[in-house]
Amino acid sequence: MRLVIVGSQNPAKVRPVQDVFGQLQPQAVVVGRDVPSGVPDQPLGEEETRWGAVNRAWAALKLAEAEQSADAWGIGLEGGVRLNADGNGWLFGMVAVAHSGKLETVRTAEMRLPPPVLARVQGGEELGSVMDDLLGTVDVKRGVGSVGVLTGGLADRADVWRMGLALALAPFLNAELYGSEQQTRPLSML
Ligand SMILES: O=P(O)(O)OP(=O)(O)OP(=O)(O)OC[C@H]1O[C@@H](n2cnc3c(O)ncnc32)[C@H](O)[C@@H]1O
Repeated sequence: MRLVIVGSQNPAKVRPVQDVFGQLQPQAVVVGRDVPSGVPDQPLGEEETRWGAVNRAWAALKLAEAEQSADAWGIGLEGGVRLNADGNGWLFGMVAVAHSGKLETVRTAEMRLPPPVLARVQGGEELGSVMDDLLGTVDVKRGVGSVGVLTGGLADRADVWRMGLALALAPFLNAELYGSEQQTRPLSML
């Protein structure tokens, strides 16, 4: 049995992973579990956000391997905000896939944040709370996300994760083509 553990219980993250792995293998079991991200609640910058995703993916893989080792996968999804040199702030995500001692990370598409939102995030607030406060939403980060609200529903947070995860899976789906180019890091390095 394929067991996929997502390092989060946020439905906006678990659902897209269920969609993608369900397409690959309808019998796959995909569940969310809380694991430490090892980074602040609101990661800033690409590296910090990547580490959050990687930490979550390895921790999730360990849980999956502990339950059954035949076909275990760990998925880490981490949302982050980064600043441009021109002062603009961008919302993006990092996807990490860990399987069989191998790791792949991919950065998702991104969206420019409204300046008043960015100012509050730079002041130390979490993006989700700022969005809820400004838009009158409730726990938007667990639903359509900022992406869903700010695009008027043209795309939502789950769409972005689905696409990022599909791209991160490419090396696992084409191991012969990627060969040793696939990112492989021993757990001890992380
Ligand atoms: O339960 P976990 O897995 O921690 O899910 P999360 O949504 O709280 O955590 P993330 O690591 O994905 O995102 C970090 C923060 O960025 C914010 N965030 C990211 N994407 C968002 C979105 O689309 N809408 C609202 N807030 C978002 C939110 O405040 C998060 O606490």
